[in-house]
Amino acid sequence: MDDDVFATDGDVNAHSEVVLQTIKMMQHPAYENPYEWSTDDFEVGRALGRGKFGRVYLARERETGFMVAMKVMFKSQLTKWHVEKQLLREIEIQSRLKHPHILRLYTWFHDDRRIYLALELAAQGELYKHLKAAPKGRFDERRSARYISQVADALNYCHANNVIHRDLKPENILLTDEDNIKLADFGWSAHTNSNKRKTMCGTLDYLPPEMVDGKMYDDSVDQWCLGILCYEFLVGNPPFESQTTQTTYDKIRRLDIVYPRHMTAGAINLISKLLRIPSSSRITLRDVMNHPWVVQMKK
Ligand SMILES: Nc1ncnc2c1ncn2[C@@H]1O[C@H](COP(=O)(O)OP(=O)(O)OP(=O)(O)O)[C@@H](O)[C@H]1O
Repeated sequence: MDDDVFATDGDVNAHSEVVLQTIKMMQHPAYENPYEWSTDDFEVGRALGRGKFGRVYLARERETGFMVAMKVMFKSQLTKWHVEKQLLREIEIQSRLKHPHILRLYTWFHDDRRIYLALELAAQGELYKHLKAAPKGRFDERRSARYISQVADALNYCHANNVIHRDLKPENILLTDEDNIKLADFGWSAHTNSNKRKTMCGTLDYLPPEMVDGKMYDDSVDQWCLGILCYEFLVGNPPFESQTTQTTYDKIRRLDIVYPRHMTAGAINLISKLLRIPSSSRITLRDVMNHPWVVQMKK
């Protein structure tokens, strides 16, 4: 007898819940129709966290019971810090990116004083917190490779849609209850268009050499950051971290990197193929997903 034909009770329950949820969602007036969302549509619960410009709350859509993370920002704060345009760009970019490893922005609305973003829920929060809490402050190879593969997949999708993330780091990655990655924070991301860009942004430890030197750069900056991320997962801190900005910059330019003894040849091989100068010699995101170390670790 084929076991797969007979689902367990748990499977049946889970399946009927999904069906019910889908029916509820299809019956919602917003389904495939223009709809003016407002705070009245949501029941707001506990705070999930606090950002630079506001707070994030657990929220439940009243009609369907669908859970979201509601990010609430004060317009006065956004104006004070001159980030209105940056936020609008973030909204525009994040609402059109639809990928299993990119945090969805379902909808947004505003009232006199606030802007509300209804975001996909990633209940385990920032990956950074999990990295710090892991034994020795680092992830094992299996976990690292799985996350790196998911981030590479998300970035590959971004690049195919002419978006560079530019600010990859464990603080900008969220985790779901199923232990899956959701790439978030598109505040610094940019449309690639045809021109290479020259804006300096991102976190110091993750800055690619071409950005340190204020040179033109392209979407391969994200591959560099993926290399730094992989190192940080496996070691617990980024490779060029130093006491002063100048020392960090010098180390980045010289590719002055130390691989601790516990690292395996496969991991070092992948990282060294991502942390390359010139940027055109960096391994592609597809090749990251197919890299022997990643494939072997995911088995
Ligand atoms: N979609 C989400 N699901 C679950 N928790 C979230 C979600 N988004 C944010 N959080 C939690 O709320 C905290 C604040 O998020 P927020 O994006 O506002 O902060 P931030 O990283 O400082 O971003 P920004 O730089 O845009 O202010 C996060 O650290 C995280 O713990």
